[in-house]
Amino acid sequence: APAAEHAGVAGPFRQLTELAVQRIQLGDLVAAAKFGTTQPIDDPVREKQVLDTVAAESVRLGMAPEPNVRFFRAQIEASKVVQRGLFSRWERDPSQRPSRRPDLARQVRPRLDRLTAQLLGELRATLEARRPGVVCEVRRIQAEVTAVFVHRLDKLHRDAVTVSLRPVCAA
Ligand SMILES: O=C(O)C(=O)C[C@]1(C(=O)O)C=C[C@@H](O)C=C1
Repeated sequence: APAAEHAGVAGPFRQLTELAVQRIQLGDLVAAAKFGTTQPIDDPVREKQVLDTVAAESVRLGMAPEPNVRFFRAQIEASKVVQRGLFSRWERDPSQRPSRRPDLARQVRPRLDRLTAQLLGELRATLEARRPGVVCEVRRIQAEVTAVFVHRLDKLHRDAVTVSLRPVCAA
């Protein structure tokens, strides 16, 4: 959508929102990796690892770590919304269960780690636009509505996007 970008129609949070949606969609793979195993949805050790990396990388990039850690807490919460929703969907309807179980550590978490780096870059690129205020909030909602439409997200994933974008205007 370079044309839309040039016209400024997509708004400043198009890429940030796109990455948040990609992270939410990886939640489907995380759920598929865990479903039917003893691996719980909540993994506090991994969460701490993710958030410690975010804090350290933020400092390295010259950004205040706290707002970025808060942003990633929301990304993690959004992933859990998806995982819990899919677990209950799959418990109710076995025909929807995933046919393959991806390897969490080898296949899924490395992709989450790449997204962490990309998201941090986008948080940095949007620092000015994310200054709290009504202008930011309107743009955030605009980006959310656009992403829901573009990706044809179902109710579960729409709810997750809402959770993930809540702390956008807090730079
Ligand atoms: O890596 C996992 O096990 C995930 O479920 C992903 C994730 C995350 O969003 O980073 C979400 C919930 C867990 O508590 C830990 C991390």
